[in-house]
Amino acid sequence: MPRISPAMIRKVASYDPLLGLLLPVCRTAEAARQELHWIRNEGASVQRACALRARSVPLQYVLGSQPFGELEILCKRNVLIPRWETEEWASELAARWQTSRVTAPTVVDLCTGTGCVALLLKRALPRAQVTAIDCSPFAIALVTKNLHHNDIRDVTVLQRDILRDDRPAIAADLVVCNPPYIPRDAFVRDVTTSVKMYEPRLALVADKEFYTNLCDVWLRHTRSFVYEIGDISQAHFVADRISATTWSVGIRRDSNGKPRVVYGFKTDDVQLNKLYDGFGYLVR
Ligand SMILES: C[S@@+](CC[C@H](N)C(=O)[O-])C[C@H]1O[C@@H](n2cnc3c(N)ncnc32)[C@H](O)[C@@H]1O
Repeated sequence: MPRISPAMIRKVASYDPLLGLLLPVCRTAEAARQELHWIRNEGASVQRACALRARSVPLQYVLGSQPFGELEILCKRNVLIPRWETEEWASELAARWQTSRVTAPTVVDLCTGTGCVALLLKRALPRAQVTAIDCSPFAIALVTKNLHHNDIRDVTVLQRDILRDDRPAIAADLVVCNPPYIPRDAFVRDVTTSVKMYEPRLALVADKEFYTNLCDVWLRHTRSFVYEIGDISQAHFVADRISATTWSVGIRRDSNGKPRVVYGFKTDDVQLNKLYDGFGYLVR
């Protein structure tokens, strides 16, 4: 990452002082110009927005939203901002279920956060019965706002700690989850200051407990699952832990070539074999 000199800041600030504020956080003049353009387009208080950005507050918290597929997802502090990697697999998954014969699947979105994945699936599959679950009261409040904001109805929203809740799991055709998955040491070492300062640690840091919970709890109640991962070892952990005779397990990479999802379906289910064909590559 090139260092930003005071001379460079003075140079861009001579075109527009707000660019000088944005440059250190955006890192390049081009990115600073792009952000200033977005901030002006949103009609926000431009001075205030640029001052917040200069303090590394994420743009989505400053502007209050983030596009996710065709949805506009409201974003607030204490709830994780949806990422493009999640949007990518969720959109592909929605398109596959749309063309499948299962027109009204039961879907459970664990660790729903803003509700972005649950809402995207509900928009694509209006007859689906969708349940969105999170333990954070901030997330639960925001999912409800996002449902109204996107004019989507009939999504059940539940506040539950899925690692501790001993009520029966919900039977589903599909369980999706983007769990916290950054190990503590990697969080300290690799995560950007902006994320550390402003996004909730509850949404980010965990070891393998959510993948264990998938194998030990949710697998007994679903025909298929799609879980985001941050590392290929998490996919192998799941593949090694579940029955090779009952389940087919695959890994999907994102557009940057990084392993991004571990997914699985009942091997003897003809419909699901077709639905997940080519979603990723099977490892078992
Ligand atoms: C990585 S975020 C994912 C948010 C959203 N699904 C997305 O893709 O943007 C993980 C979410 O898991 C929630 N969470 C953490 N621990 C949980 C638990 N034990 N039970 C339920 N939800 C939990 C956090 O509150 C956070 O909203």
